[in-house]
Amino acid sequence: MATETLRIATRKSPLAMWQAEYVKARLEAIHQNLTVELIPMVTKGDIILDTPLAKVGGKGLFVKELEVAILENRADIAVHSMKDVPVEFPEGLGLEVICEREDPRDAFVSNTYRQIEELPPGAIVGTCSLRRQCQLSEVRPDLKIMDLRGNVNTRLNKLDNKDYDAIILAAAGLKRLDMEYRIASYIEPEQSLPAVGQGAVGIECRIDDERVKALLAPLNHALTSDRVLAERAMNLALEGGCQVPIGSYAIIDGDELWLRGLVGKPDGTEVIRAEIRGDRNNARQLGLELAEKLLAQGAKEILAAVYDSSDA
Ligand SMILES: NCc1[nH]cc(CCC(=O)O)c1CC(=O)O
Repeated sequence: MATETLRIATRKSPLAMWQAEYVKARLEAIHQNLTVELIPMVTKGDIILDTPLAKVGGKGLFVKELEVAILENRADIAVHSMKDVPVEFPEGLGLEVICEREDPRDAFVSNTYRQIEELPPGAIVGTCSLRRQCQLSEVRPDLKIMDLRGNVNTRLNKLDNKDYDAIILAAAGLKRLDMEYRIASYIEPEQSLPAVGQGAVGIECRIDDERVKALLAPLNHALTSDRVLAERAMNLALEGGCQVPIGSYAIIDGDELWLRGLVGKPDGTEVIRAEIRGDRNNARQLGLELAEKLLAQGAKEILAAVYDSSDA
């Protein structure tokens, strides 16, 4: 039988390469005649490293080049951390598959302290996420939150150089890169509600590409898909397209989906929380309804203020 090929557009960061290799390995294991080729690319987000993300235009920066490659038929699919995928897609592209979720939690990483509670007053914590900053500052307004950019290794190097007392990273990224041992403690969702889609890998392709969609279909994980669908619907309704202090986290028990949402001021002085439970088959609807609850509590005003101050 003739061999078939499929091309993956990917960023070159170690985490992006891990994710692309993971999808390649799974596809090749399922489809005996398939050869998967990686096409590594540099995105704007990889180049602009010295400016806070919120100021350079947010997460879309990391995916645009990959999407253009698919649209121009230089690649068939792009593999993304769901956390970094904008809520809307360019015409002709869509998210076809979401793979099984890794650990969605944030992780506390430090060479000195075991957990947030141990940090001395005024300690310096590195994160570029307004969502992490908000939730950390809410309980520990004394902490000095400093911006921290770059890929996972760069961030760890900055910690090791003693630029920070601790940093917060996604547990999933550290686990994937075999650096779980760097995690001092896990931060439970009650303390740091994860970002939309955190820990899940998604696959984007041309929506009319039936050949590729059939190849990808076995990788879809229904539970993860419903969870992320609810989280993304909430985010979409809040127009949280860019780098924003929004958390959204769904879990499923039987047929019930439990979605928690959070919107807050980056400095933690005001944090709005809401939650909703319902049939997992209504995942999207639950997300939209939760957004309404948050908006009714003043989420719009908080988000508008964040966008204004970041000139986004
Ligand atoms: N913003 C970068 C990014 N995008 C996805 C992950 C981690 C892996 C994941 O959430 O799937 C990370 C690193 C981090 O936040 O520590």
